[in-house]
Amino acid sequence: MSTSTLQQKDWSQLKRSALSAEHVRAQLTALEDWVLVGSDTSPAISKTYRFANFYETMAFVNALALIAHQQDHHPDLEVGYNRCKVSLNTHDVGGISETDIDCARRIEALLKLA
Ligand SMILES: C[C@H](O)[C@H](O)[C@H]1CNC2=NC(N)=NC(=O)C2=N1
Repeated sequence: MSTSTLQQKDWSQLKRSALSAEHVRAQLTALEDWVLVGSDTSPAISKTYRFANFYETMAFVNALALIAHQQDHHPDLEVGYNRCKVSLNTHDVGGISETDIDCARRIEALLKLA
């Protein structure tokens, strides 16, 4: 697959590696309320964002969709009326990679622009 104006990354041909839990925790200290969840064999990083209402929640989900497409990295989302739980991991490495940390940073930056 080739990249486009909107898609800036393509992981299909690139090799990534899993980060240690220790490394992930160190990175998360700079990412407010992001936590390491799951098990050793199926970890993820996760944060629950809270909003005033459904419209704001969906605006966040739509903005996040652009990051996911640009970065070719797609979080699992649990969406409610005024909340969205975002979880990230990297399937090819069976764990957390730099891509997950990078996407978490981009999601945080998105809200700081407002
Ligand atoms: C090749 C393809 O783009 C990859 O499988 C991407 C797609 N989106 C993805 N999203 C997430 N969250 N993890 C991945 O490992 C992943 N891989």
